[in-house]
Amino acid sequence: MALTVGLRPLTRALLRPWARVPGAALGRPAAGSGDGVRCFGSPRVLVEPDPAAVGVAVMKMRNPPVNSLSLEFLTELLISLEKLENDKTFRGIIITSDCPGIFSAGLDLLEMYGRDPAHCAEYWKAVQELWLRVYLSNLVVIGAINGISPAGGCLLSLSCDYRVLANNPKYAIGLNETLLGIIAPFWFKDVLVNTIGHRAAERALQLGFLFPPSDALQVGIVDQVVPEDQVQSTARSVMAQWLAIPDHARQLTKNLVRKPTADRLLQQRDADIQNFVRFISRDSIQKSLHVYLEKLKQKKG
Ligand SMILES: CC/C=C\C/C=C\C/C=C\CC/C=C/CC(=O)SCCNC(=O)CCNC(=O)[C@H](O)C(C)(C)COP(=O)(O)OP(=O)(O)OC[C@H]1O[C@@H](n2cnc3c(N)ncnc32)[C@H](O)[C@@H]1OP(=O)(O)O
Repeated sequence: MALTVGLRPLTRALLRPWARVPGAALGRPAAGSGDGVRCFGSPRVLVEPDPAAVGVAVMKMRNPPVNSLSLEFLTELLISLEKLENDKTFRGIIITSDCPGIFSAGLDLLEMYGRDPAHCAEYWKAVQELWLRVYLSNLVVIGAINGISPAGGCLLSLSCDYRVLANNPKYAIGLNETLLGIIAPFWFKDVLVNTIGHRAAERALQLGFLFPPSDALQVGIVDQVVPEDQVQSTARSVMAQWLAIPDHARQLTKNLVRKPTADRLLQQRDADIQNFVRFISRDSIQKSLHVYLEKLKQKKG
C-alpha cells in the first residue's frame, strides 16, 4: 500500500524533483547577493565566503551538541546549499563543523524512534534530498572533517568530492549502522562501494567499522589525514587545485561518474521511503534503537 507522504509547508517548499544538469541555467536569484557580503545565516548553518579564496564558501554545521541531522537541521542545510548552488559567484564549498570534536553524529535517532509513519516518511525524504543535493552538486564540495562522523555523518563526508580528516584517533569515520541493529540503505552502501571498493565495503558495512584516521586513509574512505590545526588550510589548498579545472568540464565529468549511482535512488524514491518506514516501524527495530539510545545515556554515567 502506498504511503501518503504529508510534508510540512517549509519542507514541501524546499523539496523539489531532481533534474539538475551540469551547466544548465540555475534557478532563482541568491539571497544576499548584491550587498557585497554574502552570508547565508541560519540558526544551525553558518555560511561565509572564504576571505582568502574568491568563489569559495565555508559552511559550518552548528547543531550542538553533536550535529545530529534532525529534520530542522537538514532543512536548513538544504536551504543554504540551494542558495549557494544558485549563486553564480560561488564555485566551491568547504563543509566543516562548528561543534568541537564532532563532524556529525549522523541521522537524528529521535527522528526515527517513537515517531509515526508520516513523520518518518517526511524525515526520510529530507535525508534523500540532502544526499542528492550534496552528491550531485555542481560546486566543488570539500569535506574538512574535524570530528567523528559515524553513519549519516560519514555519508555526508563520502558525498563530498574530497575529504580531509583531522588526525585525532577519536575522529572515527564509517557506516556503523549494524552496531545500532539497523542497516545502511542501498544508496549509502553504493557510495561506500564506489569509494573503497566492494570487498572492503562488504566487511566495513557488516561489521559496522568506524575507522580511526590512519585506517581511514589506508582503506581510502578519506583522501588525506592532516594535523588538526591544518584541516582548514589543507581544504583550501585542495579547493584551489579543483577550481583550476574549468567548471563545465569538471561538472560534466562529475555527473558522468555520479549520475548512475544517484539514478538508482531517483528511480525509486517513493519505494525507498516506503521501505524505510516499514523497516524503522518494526517493533524489533524500535527496540534496537531504544537499547542504543539507552547506551548513549548510560555512557554519561
Ligand atoms: C529490509 C530492509 C529494507 C529497507 C531498509 C531501508 C532503510 C534502512 C533503514 C534505516 C537506516 C537508518 C540510517 C541511519 C543512519 C544514521 O546516521 S543512524 C545514527 C548513527 N549515529 C551514531 O551511532 C552516533 C551516536 N552518538 C555517539 O556515538 C556519540 O554521541 C558521539 C561519539 C557522536 C559523541 O559523543 P559525546 O561527545 O560523548 O556526546 P554524547 O554521547 O553524550 O551525546 C550528547 C547528546 O547527543 C545525543 N546524541 C548523540 N548522537 C545522536 C544521534 N545520532 N541522534 C540523536 N541524538 C544523539 C546523545 O544521546 C546525548 O543526548 P543527551 O544529552 O543525553 O540528551
